[in-house]
Amino acid sequence: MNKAIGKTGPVVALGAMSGTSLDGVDAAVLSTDGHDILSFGASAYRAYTPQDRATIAAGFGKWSGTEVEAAAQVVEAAHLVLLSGFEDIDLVGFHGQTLAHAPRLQGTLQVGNGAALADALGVPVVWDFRSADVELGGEGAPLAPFFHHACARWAKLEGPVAFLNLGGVGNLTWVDPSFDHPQAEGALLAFDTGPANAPVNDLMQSRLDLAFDAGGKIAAKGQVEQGALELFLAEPYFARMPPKSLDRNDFAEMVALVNELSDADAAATLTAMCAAGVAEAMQHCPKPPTRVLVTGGGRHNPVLMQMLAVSLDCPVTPVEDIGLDGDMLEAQAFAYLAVRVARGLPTSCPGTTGVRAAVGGGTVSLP
Ligand SMILES: Nc1ncnc2c1ncn2[C@@H]1O[C@H](COP(=O)(O)OP(=O)(O)OP(=O)(O)O)[C@@H](O)[C@H]1O
Ligand SMILES: CC(=O)N[C@H]1[C@@H]2OC[C@@H](O2)[C@@H](O)[C@@H]1O[C@H](C)C(=O)O
Repeated sequence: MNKAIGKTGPVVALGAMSGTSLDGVDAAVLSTDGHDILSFGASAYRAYTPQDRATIAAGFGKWSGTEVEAAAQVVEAAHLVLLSGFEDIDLVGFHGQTLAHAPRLQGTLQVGNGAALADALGVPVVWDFRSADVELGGEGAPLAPFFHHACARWAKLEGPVAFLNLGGVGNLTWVDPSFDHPQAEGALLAFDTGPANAPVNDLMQSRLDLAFDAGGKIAAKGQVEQGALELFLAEPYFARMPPKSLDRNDFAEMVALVNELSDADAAATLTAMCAAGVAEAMQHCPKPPTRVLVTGGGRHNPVLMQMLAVSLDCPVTPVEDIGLDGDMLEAQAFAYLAVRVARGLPTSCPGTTGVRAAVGGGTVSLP
């Protein structure tokens, strides 16, 4: 039997994440016993080609059919190439690509077949992390919070802190690291803050044929259109009590508010919407966090980071400040969560997804 499954002691796990911003696949190794992070290992990235991106994007918002199958094939092929490059791995955590997410209606769909990946790699693969949580009444997202709790303890942080992931969608985890276990009541509160980079990426793609606003250079030249920002903030999502989660394109109508603006003003306004969603999120934290640690691609955007610094009441810094790698944190999260699933430990709880009781999501496929 594989040493990761149902046992104790350290395991070397490889996690892979392909996020909503559609830039590519991240993969990263860590060693954990399912509770503590023991060490971080190698990581790698494989960008999607423009053709890959178009094929996956055609599947967004769909639950079945040829577009979904085509997207799944692209996702599987990209993962196989990337993950084959790693050696001496005990277990793989494979998130897959979210195409659609409506937890109270149809459910949540991450494509890519983990069982086929296990056969191809010759290593057990944990996948379909979100369905069990949704079936038990949870949002199925975000799932990184249990890992954020482990990170806060690994970095020996004191006092409540918040991790803010700025990918395609934004998500915030409020953590009290004084609790030994993430599922303890009061240890975690997590939810999606609103759209993050996805609207700016879509704007750049449709108007300028660019994948994203590198360095926030286009937004930096624009003015924020306050009327659009106010309409955005009037959306009921922001006042709703967490836990709560979003699909990538849930705010599409709001994003259309910038259609008439110049490229620079539209980029500035969409960037401001991301920061404003985060500022709104602060009202839901049980206590103000002592600091906000930013992970995900948005931390590379100085315009966005400056907007956050101005609108939040505590220091806002990239996770690199505490020794973490903000480009790989989500891939590492799914390595960590895979070990927890293989060991029968929970991966979400009422504070992180609104699930009725702590639950370990995920299917384990042996090769
Ligand atoms: N240098 C940069 N300047 C501005 N924006 C950047 C830069 N680098 C990355 N980004 C933004 O970050 C995005 C990638 O972020 P990330 O990899 O965290 O997203 P993801 O993992 O796909 O999404 P999610 O967390 O929603 O699943 C890019 O698409 C881009 O919008
Ligand atoms: C359904 C889904 O894939 N949600 C993603 C998405 O991207 C960011 C945000 O929305 C978050 O809720 C989640 O990803 C991170 C990795 C999570 O589960 O923690």
